[in-house]
Amino acid sequence: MENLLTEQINDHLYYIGVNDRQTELFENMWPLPDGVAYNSFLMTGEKNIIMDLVKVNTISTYIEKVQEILDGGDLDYIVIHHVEPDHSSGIKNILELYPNVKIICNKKTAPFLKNFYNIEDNLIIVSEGETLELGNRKLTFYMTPMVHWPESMVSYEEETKTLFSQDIFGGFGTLNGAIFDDQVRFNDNYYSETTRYFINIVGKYASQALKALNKLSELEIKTICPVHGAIWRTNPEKIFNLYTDLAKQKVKDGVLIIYGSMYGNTERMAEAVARGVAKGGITDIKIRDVGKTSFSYLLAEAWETRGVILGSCTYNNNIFPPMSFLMEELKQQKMKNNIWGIFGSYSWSGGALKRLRGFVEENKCDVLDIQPEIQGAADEEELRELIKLGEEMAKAIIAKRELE
Ligand SMILES: Cc1cc2nc3c(=O)[nH]c(=O)nc-3n(C[C@H](O)[C@H](O)[C@H](O)COP(=O)(O)O)c2cc1C
Repeated sequence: MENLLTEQINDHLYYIGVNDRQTELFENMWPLPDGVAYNSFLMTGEKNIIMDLVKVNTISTYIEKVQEILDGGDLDYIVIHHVEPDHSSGIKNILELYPNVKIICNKKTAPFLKNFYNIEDNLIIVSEGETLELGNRKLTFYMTPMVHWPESMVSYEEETKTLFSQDIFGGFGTLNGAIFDDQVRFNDNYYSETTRYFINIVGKYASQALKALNKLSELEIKTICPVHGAIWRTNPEKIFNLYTDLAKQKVKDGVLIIYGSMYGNTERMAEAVARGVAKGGITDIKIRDVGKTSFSYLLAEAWETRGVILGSCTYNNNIFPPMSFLMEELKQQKMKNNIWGIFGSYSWSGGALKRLRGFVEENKCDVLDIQPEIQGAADEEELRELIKLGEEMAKAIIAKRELE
């Protein structure tokens, strides 16, 4: 058989994943400038086994790939490592073609299959550490709860030391012809889309992710097959270490200033703060407009940057609405390694700084004492205060670096 649509991974494993370049927002929220791949794998032998499916919008492309490998044969098993619809919503179409297929999942998955797809028959329930013999292939299952759904699990094939890791080790970005880590320029083309994927999708569950990574570190892994992003057959340690650093929220010594401004006064304040940061000796400084930059990128940058300064104008006795939304999302991230700064602007009653103070207090943030609140356009004295905020941030970052 010639693989025209699919890719061979080893003598009994095939890549049958698909690219999605049409969906603009992952989970209808997170931008996909480079699209996304829904990876799926077909293991052949005495039994034919599929590892995870794809989103229903790509199902016709997917079925062609399944049929290329099965070549008229039957499908015996589908492993559902995680029910999120980007890996399962094509299941009805597959069951129509292969009605006798058995579905391997865990006990938390079963009610989800019933809820989403009214599927309750032909299930094989596996539990932590269990090994299933599927014809001449063997798979062992490990639970990875809340990375990032409650029923998430992975499976491991001892014979080839292959880990089917579901969303763990995944990233945004389609696979453009090349699917393996040694065929792509990961650092140039996938690194930032992988970190953004982790931070946006898995970051909220970083402590559970660390537990899962600790568990998986006990396995000897030669190949990692995640459900998004490249297949790691040459340097699986690279993605393992990257995910571990991300789960620990390793930060770099820079400052991210995010401002909310309608008519430019608060933006001018952000510029003054940045000048203070630069004067204080920090070279990595970014200024972002909360109204223009997707929160997806802002969360990713905040996760990786030691100093985060939020500044906002007041809007209808409250904070500028895009900043309010960002604060809600930042709260979910439960970030522990940042130093925070805040400043606010207003014209009559105020409100923005009060909300920012509420945010840093509620989230027990390590926040700088200097918190300027400025009416209208900043005058000279107020500009000095803003520069001082930047300088204090730089000082705090340098002090932290010296402690570590
Ligand atoms: C639609 C709108 C609503 C506002 N609501 C308030 C408010 O409730 N309380 C207040 O003190 N200032 C309010 N302001 C004033 C702004 O917060 C203030 O002018 C601030 O300096 C604007 O900063 P900017 O130039 O960065 O947009 C409002 C301004 C606009 C345009």
